[in-house]
Amino acid sequence: MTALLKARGLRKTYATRRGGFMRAPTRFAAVDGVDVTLLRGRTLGILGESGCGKSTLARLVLGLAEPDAGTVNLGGAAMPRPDTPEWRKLRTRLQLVQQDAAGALDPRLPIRAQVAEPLAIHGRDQAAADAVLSSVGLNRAMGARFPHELSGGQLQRVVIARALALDPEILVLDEPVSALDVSIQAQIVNLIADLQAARGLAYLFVSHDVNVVRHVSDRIAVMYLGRVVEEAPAAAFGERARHPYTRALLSSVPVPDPAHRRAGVPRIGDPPDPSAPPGGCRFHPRCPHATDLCRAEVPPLRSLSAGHAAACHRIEEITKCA
Ligand SMILES: Nc1ncnc2c1ncn2[C@@H]1O[C@H](COP(=O)(O)OP(=O)(O)OP(=O)(O)O)[C@@H](O)[C@H]1O
Repeated sequence: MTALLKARGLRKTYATRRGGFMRAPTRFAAVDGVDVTLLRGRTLGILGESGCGKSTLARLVLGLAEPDAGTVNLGGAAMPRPDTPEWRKLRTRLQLVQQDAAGALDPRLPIRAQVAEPLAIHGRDQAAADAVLSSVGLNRAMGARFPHELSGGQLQRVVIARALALDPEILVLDEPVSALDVSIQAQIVNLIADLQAARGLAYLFVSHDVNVVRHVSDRIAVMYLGRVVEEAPAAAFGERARHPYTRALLSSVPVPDPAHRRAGVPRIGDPPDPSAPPGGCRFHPRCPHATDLCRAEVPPLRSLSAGHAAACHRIEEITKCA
């Protein structure tokens, strides 16, 4: 199957906020050498804790941020620089759905007008707004309402409708259900799946929530401090996950305390500071299997079996073969 989007070796650095007066600013890599391949009708899930670089990766894939290194290729064309006419044209094929639906909408405009806006900007028939609103389960009467008259789930439907208005090929969904009540999350996740099936969309689905990512994804890449530590078919997650970090994430899922589960934080060691990643394997300070080699050398992401890769020096010793 040919890829709709291929990103290779993406790297993005930021200045640390801890520089302080008279100190030379230092930089850290929020995303450090990440590849992304998106296929028509398929979902790549990006899973990881807060601060691991998921949103930065999403912005790089959308061309909203310029990488320090690496390339994004969309249907054979290189991603143009942000805010150029070429970029705006290409961006119609690639849309973002964010977590903060209320913040993404204009409180002063009825929702139909907001869904019609991208159509107007690109000189397309604004009548398409009604059809796209209907495809996310919102009728004409709903289209006349203002954002403050809608529930959180309805607002997220509007944001999805607006992202779909220009009939894109790819949606980047950044924590699209994290702000919603659990009961509403399932409805929106199902809607997202139905829209993919109906339109053949490719999804990059970013979330800290293991259950949600496993439910929606065909493949899952687990990120830790800017790097992918494991990538595998979603079906291989669970028993067949190999990396100690993935296993820790999975073991943190069914816990009695829902606040803990929500945060998606594995119960191993302290969460790291993304702006000061440790040397060697970045996971080594929290890893029960770490050795001197792990402290000294970065483990490459290497293939373990067909479609399954992980970055761990000791993976063969510490896990059974998948
Ligand atoms: N524009 C920026 N300038 C400086 N640092 C940034 C910027 N954007 C993100 N960062 C830092 O980069 C790191 C990765 O952030 P990012 O938002 O990509 O992670 P994330 O996994 O999406 O986390 P979250 O779920 O909390 O948003 C964090 O330490 C964050 O503070």
